Parts: sequence; structure tokens; C-alpha cells
Amino acid sequence: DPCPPGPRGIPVLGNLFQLDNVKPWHTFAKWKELYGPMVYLNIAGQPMIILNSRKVAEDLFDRRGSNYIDRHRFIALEKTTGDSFISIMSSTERWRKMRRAIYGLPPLDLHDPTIGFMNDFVDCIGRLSVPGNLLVNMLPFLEHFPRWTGKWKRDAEKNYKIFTSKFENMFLRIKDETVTGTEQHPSFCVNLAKDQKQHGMSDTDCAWLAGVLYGAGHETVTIFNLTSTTMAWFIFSMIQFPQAQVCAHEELDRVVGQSRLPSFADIKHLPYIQALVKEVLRWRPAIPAGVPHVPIQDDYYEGYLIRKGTICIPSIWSINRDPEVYGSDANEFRPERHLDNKGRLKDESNEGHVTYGFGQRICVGRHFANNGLFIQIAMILWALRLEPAKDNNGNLIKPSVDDERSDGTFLHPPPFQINAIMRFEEAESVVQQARDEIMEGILVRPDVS
Ligand code: HEM
Repeated sequence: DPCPPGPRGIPVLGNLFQLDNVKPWHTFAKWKELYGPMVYLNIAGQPMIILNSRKVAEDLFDRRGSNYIDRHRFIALEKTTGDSFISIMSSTERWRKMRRAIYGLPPLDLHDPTIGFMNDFVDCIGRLSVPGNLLVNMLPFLEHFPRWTGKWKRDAEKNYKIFTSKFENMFLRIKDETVTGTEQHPSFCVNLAKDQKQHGMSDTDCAWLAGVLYGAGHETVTIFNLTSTTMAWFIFSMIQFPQAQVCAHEELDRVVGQSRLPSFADIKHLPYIQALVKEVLRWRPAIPAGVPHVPIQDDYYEGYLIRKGTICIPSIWSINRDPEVYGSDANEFRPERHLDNKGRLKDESNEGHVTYGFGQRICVGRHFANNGLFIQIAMILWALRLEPAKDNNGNLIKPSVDDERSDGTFLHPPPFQINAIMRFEEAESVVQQARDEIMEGILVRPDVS
């Protein structure tokens, strides 16, 4: 049976050297023009398929989701985490249990001394998640070579011990306090400790699940923080497209007024802000080549064979600007595309993009992320007007709209400076008051350090 079309490779190593490890999604988009929505590659014997249209990605990952449920092996990352990293775990019973257990939020505490430790953790994970940067991921037989032949293996074993012991300490402390009734503050760990038996999870699994989720929502500037990367793209888009800011300000003034901050209760009445969140995520997805899915059985699609074990990469970048879905202006930043002609959201159940991935491995943090982005964007625009910084002669300095930075997995805006201007006099005191209330709330919590 034929494989989908794709670029010709060289003998043995196939298309290994045609894979662009820096910004592969731009190469995928070019290949879409040449070969169509499914592009086949052979990476030193490992089959790989790039999915470049929404239809193909949804047909396979959503409609046949129970087959496209597995992950490709990131071997060094697997060893560093004792294969406890839910996002890259194979579709085992352990993964199922962890996914089922996720319903709360990771605790965030400004005084938590673990912040430095978590920075190291997310840095390490970020380095190991770049698909092509370690040979062992492409040539898995290297995994079984002795330890002295691979530094990656020695580092992985050492780091696994450090991370596990810290995560276990963090989890077991909460668990002890939950059992003795001293931990009163609701948190993800408290819920997990209470329901651990029901979920059938070991202490180490609970500790890793909590640690990884804490990492995903972690408030740092490291590459791993998808929410803060998306916020950086939001600010970038506001200085590039001032008209969108004018529309957002108009909506906030009309719905919220100027005497109080926006809240979650306003969400239904702020469709333009919701559309803005969707458009930032669509226009500049933080993981533009997604996370690969791997089928557990051979599959046939449109006359092509997709062998089990094939690395299937959803090109989120291409799919988010598929002209068949978004029309000819798909490359432009236009929040209005998510609204009908009465200014209401076109379809509340539809994200309007595929930035959170697909099927049974879709991002479990997406509601948390959407809510966080909504409230941050609403509050920033309620109080501020964002403008590009000016040079000494008063000229605006603004990066080119197409500029971007990447390490192969995550997409960031280039460095840029802004001026943030209070929109009205009372804004400052309203923000200050809200801040004081939150700080009081944190300070009355029991000391958790
Ligand atoms: C703007 C923010 C975020 C973006 C763009 C994002 C994107 C993604 C993507 C593309 C995947 C892979 C989906 C697939 O395989 O098709 C994923 C998985 C995942 N995300 Fe997120 N994410 C975000 C925020 C978060 C947050 C805040 C959390 C935690 C609270 C989180 C937890 C997870 C987990 C645990 C998985 C792995 C699911 C699995 O493999 O079964 N994410 N995310």
C-alpha cells in the first residue's frame, strides 16, 4: 500500500537532514504547497507524517482518536522523569489514571522556596523536548549502550533522583497534613491525596503529576510557560494592531465601566475579549508543530497506509491558517473572525484554533489556560493602553510583524519594548486596592515553606 507523498530522501538516512530543527513548521507549510495535506518522511527508518490540514488532523486524531493515542519516545526525557511526565507518556494505564485525576489547579504561592527548583526543572524539560536535538530519540538502539557511552543517560539518572525526591517531599507533606487534618487550603494536591486510593495511583505517580502540572503553569519566563508566552504574543499583537485595542477598550468601557476591574462574571458580556484570546492563540500558537501522536495499529486513510508507530505531527501552524477554514485572510490578525455580524461569538463550543492539540491527548489545562488568558487580558486592557516604545527622537520602535524566535519547539516574539499608559486616573487606585485584597488573602494562609 502506498505511503502519502513527500520529499525524496537519501539512502538509509532518508529525510533526516531535511528536517528543520529550528522552525520546522515553515518547512511543513512549504511542503503542504508541494505535496498536499499529508506529507510522508522517512527519518533513518522511522516513518513520520506531517498533517497539514484541519480535516486530516481531525479525521485521524479526533474521529479515530483511540488509535492515535500514543506518543513518540523522547528517550532522554523519559529517563529524566522516570517516564512520569504525563504529556509524553505512552498511552498506558498509568497515563489514563493521571489524566483522570486532573481536575484542580496547581497551587501557586508567592513565598514558595521551590520556585528556583522549578525553574531548573522546566529548563531541563524544555531542553530535552526538542524532537531532533538528541540522536538517541531518532536512533533508539543507542538507549541500550552502556552508561559511560552517553552523558545524556548519566544526567538523566541523576536528575530523575533529584526531581523525584523533591516532588515526593512536596506531595507527601501535603498528604500528611491532609490525613491529620491540618492542611485546610484547597489545592490540587489536597484533592489528589484524598482521592489517591480511588485513582489507584502510587505516591511517586501523584508526586510527579503534581510536579509536572506545577511546571506547566509555573510563573517564570522560561520557555516552558505556554501561558506567559501567549501573553507575550498578546502584547506584541497589541502594539502591531492598535485597532484591535480600540475595539477592546470600547467593549470594556461599555460593559465594565471605569469604577471596578473586570471579573469572570463579565466573561459572557465580553465577546470581543474572548475573540481576542482565540485570535492570539490562533495567530501565534506557542507550540506551532504541536505534540506528535502515534497510532497503536496500522491505519488506512484516503488510500494511504499509516503504519503503527508512525510519528504523526500536527502542523498546528498550517492548520491554524488553513484557507479552507479561515479564508484568504488567514494570515492576518483579526479577532472579528470569531464573531458574527451582531458581535457575538460565532460558536462558543469551538476554540477557533487547534493550538491545544487533538483527540484523547488534547491539552488538559486548556480551560485553566483560557480563563487565565481572558482575565489577564481583560484586566491589562481595562487599565492600560499599550504602545510601542519611542527612541530619543520620538519615533516608534516596533519589531517587524513577522519576527519570531524559536528553539525548535516553542515560538516566542522577539525582544521588544513598550510604553504602558494608564487610560484614566482612577485605574491606578482600583488596581492597587484589588492587589491589596489579594495580598491579604495570601498572607493569612498558613506558612507552607
Ligand atoms: C496557552 C497555554 C497552553 C497551550 C498552548 C498548551 C498546549 C498543549 C498542547 C499542544 C498539548 C499536546 C496536545 C496533543 O497531544 O495533541 C498539551 C498537552 C498537555 N497540556 Fe497544555 N497547553 C497550555 C497550557 C497548559 C496548562 C496551564 C496546563 C496545566 C495546568 C497544561 C497541561 C497539559 C498536560 C498535562 C498535557 C498532556 C496531556 C496528555 O498527553 O495526555 N497545559 N498542551
